[in-house]
Amino acid sequence: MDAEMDALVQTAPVPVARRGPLRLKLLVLSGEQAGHSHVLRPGVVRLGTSSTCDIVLTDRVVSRQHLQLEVTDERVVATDLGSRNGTFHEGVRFTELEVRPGASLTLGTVVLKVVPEDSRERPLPLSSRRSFGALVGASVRMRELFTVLERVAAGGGDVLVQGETGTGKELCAEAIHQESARAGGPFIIVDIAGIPPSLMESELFGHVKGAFTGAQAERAGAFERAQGGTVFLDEVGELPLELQPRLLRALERRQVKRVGANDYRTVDMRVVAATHVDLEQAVQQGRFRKDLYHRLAVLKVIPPPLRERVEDLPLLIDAMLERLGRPPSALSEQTRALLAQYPWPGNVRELRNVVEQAIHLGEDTLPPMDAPSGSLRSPQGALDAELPFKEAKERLIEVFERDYLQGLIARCDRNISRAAREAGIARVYLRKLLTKHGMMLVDDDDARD
Ligand SMILES: Nc1ncnc2c1ncn2[C@@H]1O[C@H](COP(=O)(O)OP(=O)(O)OP(=O)(O)O)[C@@H](O)[C@H]1O
Repeated sequence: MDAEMDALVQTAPVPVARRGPLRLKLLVLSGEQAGHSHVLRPGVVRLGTSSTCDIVLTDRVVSRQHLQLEVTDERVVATDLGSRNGTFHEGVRFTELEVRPGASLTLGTVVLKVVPEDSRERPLPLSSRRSFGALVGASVRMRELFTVLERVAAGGGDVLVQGETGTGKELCAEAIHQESARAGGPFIIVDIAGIPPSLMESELFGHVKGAFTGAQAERAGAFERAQGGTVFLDEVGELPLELQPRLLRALERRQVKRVGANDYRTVDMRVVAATHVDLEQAVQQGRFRKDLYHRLAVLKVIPPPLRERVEDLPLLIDAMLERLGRPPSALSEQTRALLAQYPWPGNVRELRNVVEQAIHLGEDTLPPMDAPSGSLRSPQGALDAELPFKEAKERLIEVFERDYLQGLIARCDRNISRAAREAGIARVYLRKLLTKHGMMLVDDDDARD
């Protein structure tokens, strides 16, 4: 894989866990300095348009002294220096925040990403789109995805889309097809998990008349039917081991043989495969061929889970309402606030179901979503038994704090005094916790207390 494509596949979040001194760098993803990167040395690093800053950003929306990063071996703390347009993390304006590897910070319209210094990730310019095909999103994670999709679609190679259920893998595949030179050709969907094993080979490769009982006529398989277009292999991890060499041959030589036939036929098609399981793990467990995995994973696209881009919720909800022929006001602010704190294990599909239920049956039919539910982002989910005890404990507490605070501030209508009373903690301690998690909204307490 060349360096360009190597950079393309690095869209997964960087794990929080770390050992040894923290060494990070800052990638500039948008704005006039897009493409630059800066290593963060221990000490104080100032960012702004002033020439006295350590990192000078020339965009008009950035203040002269905009943001300060306090870098130590253990952590990086970002402090907004009273900038005019503010600094944001995951769509929330903050004054002070501990910055984790993988985090994106937005200064006005400039997006910066913090990654480990040894990361091979290079600044990937952010797409300016707010949608790609039927995919909707304006978060940094989605704009990164759109950049990858734009390049991948134009490139013409086979693609692996790997992501959790409901994150839009099929929409990615469709968009890749629609934005490619093959858009005029067919888009053939094969749901591998839904085909009985006995019919799988014929479904993919076709059969000749009389090849098996019931094969009354000759039939072209999915690869042949996709001639000039794209085949979408959904849940490719479910492909039986004995058929995997045949898929590999189709990918490598563009040749398929119908069941019962003697000769191979050459096909002109592109394959986009999707999986919600970790195929690398399937390889280790002997359920998926290593050579096939490597062939498929040359170009990998990773749609992010919804919980990592909650700032897209309003946009997604409005797009869903529009499709239902309803205005944005069809869903109350109160319900929107509740939806914003839910971690969405079923991702956008689950969101769509909830929005449809609210519209068709009424918002009062929605299940309670205000408590940090054990099934959603459970402590077990945050538990990494391979971490040192102290780090594992800290991580668990962080997840709990974040979930608890999200529920609390929504329940108390963002009124800090009320929230402190309900939680039974001092206002000043609550403020500190909110700041730590980047939830402090500027002036929200004084205006409402
Ligand atoms: N970014 C998005 N913008 C708008 N709608 C989306 C987005 N992502 C997913 N959806 C919607 O969510 C639903 C599920 O999408 P899709 O079938 O593409 O997900 P998937 O990852 O292929 O799911 P699965 O793994 O279950 O097959 C669809 O209704 C789709 O329209």
